[in-house]
Amino acid sequence: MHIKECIVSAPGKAILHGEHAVVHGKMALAVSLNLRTYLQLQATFTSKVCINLPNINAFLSWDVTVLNQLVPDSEADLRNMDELDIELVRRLRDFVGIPNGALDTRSMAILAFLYIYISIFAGSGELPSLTVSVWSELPTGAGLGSSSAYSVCLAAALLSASGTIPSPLSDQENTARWGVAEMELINRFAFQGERIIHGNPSGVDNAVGTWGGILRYHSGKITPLSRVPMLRILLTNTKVPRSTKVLVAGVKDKMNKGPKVIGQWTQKLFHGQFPSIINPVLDSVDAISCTCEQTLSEMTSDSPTPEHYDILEELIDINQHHLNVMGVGHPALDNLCRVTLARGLHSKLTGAGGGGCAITLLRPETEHSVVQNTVQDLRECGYDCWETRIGAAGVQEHSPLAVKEEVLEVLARY
Ligand SMILES: Nc1ncnc2c1ncn2[C@@H]1O[C@H](COP(=O)(O)OP(=O)(O)OP(=O)(O)O)[C@@H](O)[C@H]1O
Ligand SMILES: C[C@@](O)(CCO)CC(=O)[O-]
Ligand SMILES: [Mg+2]
Repeated sequence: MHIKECIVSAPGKAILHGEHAVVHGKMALAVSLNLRTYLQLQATFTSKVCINLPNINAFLSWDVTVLNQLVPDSEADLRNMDELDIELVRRLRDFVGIPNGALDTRSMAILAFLYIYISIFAGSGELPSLTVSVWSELPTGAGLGSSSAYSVCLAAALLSASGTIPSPLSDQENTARWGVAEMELINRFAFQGERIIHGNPSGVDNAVGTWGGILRYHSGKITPLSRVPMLRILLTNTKVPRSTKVLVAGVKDKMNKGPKVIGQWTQKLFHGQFPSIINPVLDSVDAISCTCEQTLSEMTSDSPTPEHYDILEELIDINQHHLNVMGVGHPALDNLCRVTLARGLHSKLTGAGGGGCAITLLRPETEHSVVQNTVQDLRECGYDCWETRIGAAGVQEHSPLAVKEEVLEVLARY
């Protein structure tokens, strides 16, 4: 079959408010970042499927004939995008030798790739031979949506290679975006990748990776916020490793906590009480996201005032406490919040927490020296820290002319 070669990219994200609560049906506000994942897909005649993932030091290839044996007899389960085809996941785990419950970086990345590759090409009779190389500017597994940027790139490139979606590039445009229908399809396949990596994702991360900009996300409904003030944000990576899958499962366990069968009375006392302890916290996070959205909208219709920034700072502080209550904090994040507060700046974790990254809000009047000193303090703690631009474009296709020299060079190395 004819395979269309392409280069695509997708942005990482920061969650302003609503992480974890969004998994349980609450609202989240998320923004895309100016850090991207790039993927190059090349057609080959080697009868092999190769994947090069230099960020995580994984370089693998498989014979197409062997992979063909894994394709499900019926495509019905693959076309049902509401759930994963559990039988295919099991076969892929056995094939690659990934024990059930393994959460390591390589296993998750390989499983997500093979699942999306087989799902997209299963109907075409024969799986094609190709090479996929991925390079990301995002730290892996640090709360900035590295998994969603990876899944969105896989979905976009493989759908494009199969001819399911047309190339948006034209003679005039070296970088272009797909239309709404194509983006919806990319987002749905990317969600399957996130299901493999995250276990129980809300879909907010892949939505931002696909659409970009600033989004309100509520139970699968994506609403881009068109008028938002230009927020200045400091991003800090504590470099404490964590897994989104484990953290999301931990919050669910906390919600459903019950007694350890101690006795009839203890059971009566405790059973069902944890939901009533944790649910109000999730409701409060929901109210924080709504108040933040309302404040951002007021800041664009009137001009932003110091009082608006006071509200945004207070919301950040309250939400950080809530996230600690949910059990997704970390001493390194507490330390980060203390260090920035000593300079008058407010921070909260972003993404799944448990380590990883935090955002710090900078006010328009925050002096350059304050920012510089804060960055210095945070670096002295061993953290990475940089000021970022938010609201980057969602998934895009590029001609090689439009890709930075250093990125092309890394992609071409394999
Ligand atoms: N550049 C990459 N190359 C290969 N695999 C990647 C890459 N980036 C991310 N991944 C996959 O995504 C996993 C990290 O996903 P995880 O959801 O735990 O973190 P995150 O997406 O960075 O943070 P969050 O979900 O909190 O935003 C890695 O273990 C790996 O399997
Ligand atoms: C922790 C979480 O809420 C955000 C991770 O970026 C998980 C999700 O929404 O899928
Ligand atoms: Mg993730």
